[in-house]
Amino acid sequence: MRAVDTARIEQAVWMMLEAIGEEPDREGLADTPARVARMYQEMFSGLHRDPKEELSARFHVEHEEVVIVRDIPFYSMCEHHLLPFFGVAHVAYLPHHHVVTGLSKLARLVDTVAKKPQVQERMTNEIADALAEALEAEGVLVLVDAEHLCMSMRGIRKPGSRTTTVATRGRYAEDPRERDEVLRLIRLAD
Ligand SMILES: Nc1nc2c(ncn2[C@@H]2O[C@H](COP(=O)(O)OP(=O)(O)OP(=O)(O)O)[C@@H](O)[C@H]2O)c(=O)[nH]1
Ligand SMILES: [Zn+2]
Repeated sequence: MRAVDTARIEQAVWMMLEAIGEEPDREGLADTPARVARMYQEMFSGLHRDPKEELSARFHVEHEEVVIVRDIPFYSMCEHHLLPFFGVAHVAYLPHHHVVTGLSKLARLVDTVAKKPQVQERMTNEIADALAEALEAEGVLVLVDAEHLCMSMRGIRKPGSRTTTVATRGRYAEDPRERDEVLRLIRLAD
């Protein structure tokens, strides 16, 4: 895994502060470039990682039906403005030959795809692809519901607007009735 170049982030943040007319050396800002570099290290830790590796825990359970983990909170960064978008992901899969993964691994998968410059559609699809490939799941449905700060705090300024994206694979892509049943189960929480 390639590490984030913290020294260059520090330089860049210092220059950005100067460029907006600030005094980067004043007391309150003196540690900001290093702080932002540490923060970016954490926020972009999913870059250059294979999301499928989060699903390494695989085991057999006598279970024939869908597994759904709802309301997995996430924070990501929109790649257009480098502002956060955040919300919840709902992840559903239909195991193949009783092969399941640990429940926490689904949340780890969401975190990994969220922690890099992203757009919501790609994030949704990357979660679905990882499940379809690593578990060879019979069906996958991922629903992501998020607010984008680039739409709330600037530009069009529509706080509270939410974006929903769905990705389906396998049986949930092929059979609308099966897909609707999973969507119904996901919405039980609402
Ligand atoms: N499809 C999609 N668009 C996104 C996402 N995050 C941000 N955007 C949009 O990316 C677009 C970038 O448009 P541009 O016209 O290049 O940028 P801009 O001038 O800052 O646009 P405004 O936000 O409309 O002010 C905007 O419409 C954003 O709302 C995302 O996850 N998915
Ligand atoms: Zn944006």
